[in-house]
Amino acid sequence: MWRRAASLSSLIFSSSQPLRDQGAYSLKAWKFFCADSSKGAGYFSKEKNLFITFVLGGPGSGKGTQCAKIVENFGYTHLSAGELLRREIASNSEDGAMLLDTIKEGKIVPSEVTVKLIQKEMESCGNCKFLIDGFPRNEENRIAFEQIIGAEPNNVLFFDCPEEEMIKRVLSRNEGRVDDNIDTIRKRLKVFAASHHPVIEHYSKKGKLYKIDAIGTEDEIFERVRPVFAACEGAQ
Ligand SMILES: Nc1ncnc2c1ncn2[C@@H]1O[C@H](COP(=O)(O)OP(=O)(O)OP(=O)(O)O)[C@@H](O)[C@H]1O
Ligand SMILES: O=c1ccn([C@@H]2O[C@H](COP(=O)(O)O)[C@@H](O)[C@H]2O)c(=O)[nH]1
Ligand SMILES: [Mg+2]
Repeated sequence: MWRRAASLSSLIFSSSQPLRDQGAYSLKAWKFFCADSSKGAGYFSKEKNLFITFVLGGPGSGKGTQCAKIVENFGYTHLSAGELLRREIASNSEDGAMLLDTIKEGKIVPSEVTVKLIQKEMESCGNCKFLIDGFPRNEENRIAFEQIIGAEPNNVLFFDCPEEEMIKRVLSRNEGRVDDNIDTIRKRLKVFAASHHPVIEHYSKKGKLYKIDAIGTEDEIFERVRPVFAACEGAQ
């Protein structure tokens, strides 16, 4: 599928330059780029050949770490919603102060803001295979994504990790994040506990959920993740 998409790009854009280097292109062109009516519904999104995996789990459960391994092994584009928000703050956008305040309090940013940032990245990166990390955090996020993007995830990974282990990992992360302190971690854990169940339940009922035991070494955990993506490659 990926090879086929790459050759389609040269039909749309008469240049040998990689698609991502050609700057922004229209939503219509991106949808065409990802379109492949030969694939049945259920495996790929119905109208587009997008392949979306939501990567969920509490703060410090290892989402970003495992996403890096999936990218390396399976060629996905990794979009961390939290990272997009942090970049937005760093760019001095007009929402910056509100976003910083929300993150410091461990609260959830309004859905429309986050979905628009994700949409912009999806449209401009030239890939059709996405890992969306740390989103959706609640039902409102989930519904907003499906409405604005017009697609559902194909798979959902959920990293299941005990709270004490998540706290330990976040406190030793040392990346200078404003929310990696014990007060904010407690708030983030509370928000996570109060909001993630309906999202997980929704995708579990749809048969899209892969619950991964997040205890073990990074490599051990990746060996639990690998079969989910290997099966998708096989189906392509
Ligand atoms: N299996 C593991 N065992 C021990 N430490 C780990 C493991 N996986 C990740 N870590 C470490 O734990 C910290 C948190 O991991 P990571 O950033 O991947 O979590 P996350 O789920 O993306 O967290 P957040 O939601 O806060 O962004 C990092 O310092 C990472 O190196
Ligand atoms: O969809 C999202 C993702 C993140 N946030 C806010 O950002 C921080 C950090 O997120 P990480 O996934 O841990 O990088 C999170 O606590 C939220 O405040 C959000 O609101 N919506
Ligand atoms: Mg992360």
